[in-house]
Amino acid sequence: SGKSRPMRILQYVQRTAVQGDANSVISAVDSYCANVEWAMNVGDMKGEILDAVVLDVRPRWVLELGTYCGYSTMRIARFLPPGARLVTLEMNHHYAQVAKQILGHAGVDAQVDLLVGTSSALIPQLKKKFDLDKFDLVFIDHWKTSYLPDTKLLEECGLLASGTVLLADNVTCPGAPDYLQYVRNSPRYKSLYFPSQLEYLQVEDGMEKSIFLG
Ligand SMILES: O=C(CSCCNC(=O)c1cc(-c2ccc(F)cc2)cc(O)c1O)c1ccc(O)c(O)c1
Ligand SMILES: [Mg+2]
Repeated sequence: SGKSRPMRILQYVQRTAVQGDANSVISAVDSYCANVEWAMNVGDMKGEILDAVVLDVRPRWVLELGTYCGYSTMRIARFLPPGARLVTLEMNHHYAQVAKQILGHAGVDAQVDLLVGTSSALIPQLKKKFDLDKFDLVFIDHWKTSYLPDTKLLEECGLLASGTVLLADNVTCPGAPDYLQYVRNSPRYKSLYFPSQLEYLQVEDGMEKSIFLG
């Protein structure tokens, strides 16, 4: 049942996870996707790397590119101090609709602004829309071919400042070779690779953490 994979994930969450408990929603998504059907959530292994970066940065403003079902959105939001905000961009209306409901079930929706549209159209509007100077953390997990152009767009829009941390998923699988080459060779970034595995599979993947130097 459930017309789409995101819908089936949502139904499983609604039936098994504790309302208002983000950790139980995260566990429910992981057990469904590990045991029933694979889905492109960052997953628990890479999710622990994401958690560690969020706790280290203690960001006031977070941008996420690629919401999907809201799994990484929840992982980030559950660790944000009151007053901090997470802006997440999703181009697929159906994914966004499901994510909204999953975030609501987890009780983290108050700190999240979920915008539907393409990142290239939305990024230039963010400074004005949220009256913000810069993002403290950017989690990049959308179209792999958009990682590099959108990073350059963030630079051009003045949304990165010295110390801003970029964390990119899937730099090994499916891979983002042009993005990696850029952040590893540009004098404007200090970059570090965190080896891991593709969500729910014994396949190599990893995340790249890149600090913008200004
Ligand atoms: O999918 C999109 C683009 S956003 C999702 C990007 N994320 C990925 O593609 C992504 C992919 C994989 C992965 C996939 C197959 C493998 F064999 C191995 C790995 C893993 C990840 O962790 C990812 O994040 C989209 C589809 C329809 C629309 O209508 C729309 O609007 C958008
Ligand atoms: Mg991913």
